[in-house]
Amino acid sequence: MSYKYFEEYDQEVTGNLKRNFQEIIDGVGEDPKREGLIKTPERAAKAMQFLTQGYDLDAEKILNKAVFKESYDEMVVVKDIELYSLCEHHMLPFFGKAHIAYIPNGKIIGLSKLPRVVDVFSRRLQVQERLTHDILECLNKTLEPRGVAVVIEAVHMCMMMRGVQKQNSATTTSGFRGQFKEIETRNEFLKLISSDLK
Ligand SMILES: Nc1nc2c(ncn2[C@@H]2O[C@H](COP(=O)(O)OP(=O)(O)OP(=O)(O)O)[C@@H](O)[C@H]2O)c(=O)[nH]1
Ligand SMILES: [Zn+2]
Repeated sequence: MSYKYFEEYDQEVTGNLKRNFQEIIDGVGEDPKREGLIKTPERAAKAMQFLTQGYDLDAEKILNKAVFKESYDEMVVVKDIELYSLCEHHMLPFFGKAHIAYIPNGKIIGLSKLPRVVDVFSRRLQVQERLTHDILECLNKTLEPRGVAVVIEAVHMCMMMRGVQKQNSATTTSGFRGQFKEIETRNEFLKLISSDLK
């Protein structure tokens, strides 16, 4: 994923967001002209573009750059991929880990592309269920594997800082395609992601 740098921000989008953040600062009763807040609308405008940059990225294109023909047909697991997203209901962060596995069917993928796909879909306004589904379907379509599995464990700031204010609840979502529908294969994956091996 090409991470956004200062000069890459679209000026028009930055300008629009900046005006809106000025209003938010005003709306919460603060003084947008206070020294510490003068540059805040612009910083927040850029931060928001960074956090939603997934809209500008094409996951299939990223994956297709590193698909290799290979006869390996055992399970490949990449676990503990950290993710940061924004819930679409409150635009507050939810974050945690994704675990991905697939069983190749003549094609393998460059390992780094799995975390990149997680970023493409998490850097948007999301719900955890759709994020899980987006990653699963994208890998299924691009790799045409014998099976693919995605598990996401995350905590939601909208349930911690506000609302029900529950600090210790985590949400797990999962999706399975192909051979991972079989209980034995699924259990092997779940066992591998729960091991402490780093
Ligand atoms: N299923 C799902 N729900 C989410 C996710 N992120 C946030 N939510 C929920 O979205 C719901 C929005 O409910 P509303 O009743 O419209 O909003 P609210 O009044 O702010 O709700 P509370 O959070 O209960 O105070 C809440 O239950 C949130 O916990 C997510 O990724 N998946
Ligand atoms: Zn929320």
